[in-house]
Amino acid sequence: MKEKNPWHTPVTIIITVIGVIAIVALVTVAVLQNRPVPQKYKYGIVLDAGSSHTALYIYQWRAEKDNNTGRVEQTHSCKVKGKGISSYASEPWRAGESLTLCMQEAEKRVPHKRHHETPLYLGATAGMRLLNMENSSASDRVFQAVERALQKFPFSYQGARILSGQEEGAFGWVTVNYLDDRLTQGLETTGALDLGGASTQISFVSDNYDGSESPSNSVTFRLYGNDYNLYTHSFLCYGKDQVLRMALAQQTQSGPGAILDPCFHPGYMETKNYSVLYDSPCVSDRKPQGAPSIFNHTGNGNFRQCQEVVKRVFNFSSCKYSRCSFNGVFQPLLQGPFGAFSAYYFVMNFLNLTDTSIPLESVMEKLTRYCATPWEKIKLQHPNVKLNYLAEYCFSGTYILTLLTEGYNFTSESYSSIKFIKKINGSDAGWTLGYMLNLTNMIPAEAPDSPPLPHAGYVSIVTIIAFLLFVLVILSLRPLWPRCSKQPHII
Ligand SMILES: Nc1nc2c(ncn2[C@@H]2O[C@H](COP(=O)(O)OP(=O)(O)OP(=O)(O)O)[C@@H](O)[C@H]2O)c(=O)[nH]1
Ligand SMILES: [Ca+2]
Repeated sequence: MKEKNPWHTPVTIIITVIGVIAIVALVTVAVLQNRPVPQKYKYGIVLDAGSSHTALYIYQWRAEKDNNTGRVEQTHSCKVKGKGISSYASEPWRAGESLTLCMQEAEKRVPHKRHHETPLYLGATAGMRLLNMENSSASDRVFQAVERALQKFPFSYQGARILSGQEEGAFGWVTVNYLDDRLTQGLETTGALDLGGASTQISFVSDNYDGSESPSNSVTFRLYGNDYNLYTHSFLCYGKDQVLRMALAQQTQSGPGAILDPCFHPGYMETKNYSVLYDSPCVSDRKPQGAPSIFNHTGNGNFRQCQEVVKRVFNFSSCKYSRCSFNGVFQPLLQGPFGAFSAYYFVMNFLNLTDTSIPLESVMEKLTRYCATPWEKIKLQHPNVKLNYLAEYCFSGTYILTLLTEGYNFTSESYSSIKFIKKINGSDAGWTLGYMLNLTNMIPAEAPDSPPLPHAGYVSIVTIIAFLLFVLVILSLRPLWPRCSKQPHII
């Protein structure tokens, strides 16, 4: 009689089928659930409406990261043609219109499918702060025009507003330290120095400063599980364009009609308009009565004298705190490395002075020689540089060195801890990234839990478990296997 093959019993078949289905299901679910989504990005747009011009920045980050905690990077920037939005006070619609080209570019750069979910922010700084002080309804009209223009685009418009000086300083600091990856690691932070056209900011963490001496200069953050006590101050009117106005205004006091200016090259001569010079709340109170409408602005290129002129725009006479920078503003002891960006970089880069290992004395000697170079020679040496920028580098370089050493109290030694930077890891240094990270809650207060197992590791573990299960099923079926059909050899 033929022996019955137990392999074919219904119980065995059912066990085998269930085992195989379970293994296949386990592997499939594991692989599908934890699979990385194909490279999809989310986007955010920030418009930096500065006093001198507006710039648009597009940021992107991986969409699959939990709570948007993925690394954010700048993918594109667009410089708006023309001046800052505050200069359109008398024809506000042009402020809105000026943004169109950059916004159209953003429409092309951000994938169509993401347009509606892409937040769009506009932050205005010192130019609009000044306009708002001078004429708040004109500032409102500029914002209305800008808002109308931005709402025409398909992005998720989140509003336009003036940042406080404190926000501007603090978000610049966040950007620099985020891009340097200092926050997640809890490393020593970098201070931030931002020089704009109408204001300048200094922000740094100081260990012996708890914020109590001057609370308005204090910002506290909890980021990735670390607490930061930040000192920050924004000096309105101490951006380089407004300081130039203040320096000129001061020099006109000594006699209207002509200025012989040590901050401009020998041979430089321009006829300028008093009403343009005094058209700013930073200088309007100094306008001489009955002055002629124009003046001759002539250069004589002398760094030391220029430094004396620049020093006079600072007030060092009173300080009600334990220590001050200038104008009676509290400043704790400088601490740590610093990143200096925007006009600090434009100017020092042009002057070939970004290398801060060069002793400060040599930097000043170089600037002395540069300022003394005749204007005609400077123009020949830099035929492609815009003349209005070119004319001002001697003044701007002198202002930067004076602000750092006399204003903020950098010494020959601490000067070498400053790095003049434009970008960090591909993204521009400035307040915009920090602003967006804050508004989109992309920097958690607490450090994320230990990072989840990477996809490859997860798949490997599931595969090993599945394989072991499979072996177990096979082994459990072993007693039911058919006996070996081979008969023992009989010799
Ligand atoms: N040399 C040079 N100067 C520049 C350049 N771009 C801007 N500037 C000048 O540098 C100064 C600072 O520029 P920004 O940092 O853009 O200033 P802003 O943001 O408009 O001004 P705030 O509102 O005060 O921050 C202004 O005087 C600008 O005219 C550049 O590419 N080269
Ligand atoms: Ca700025």
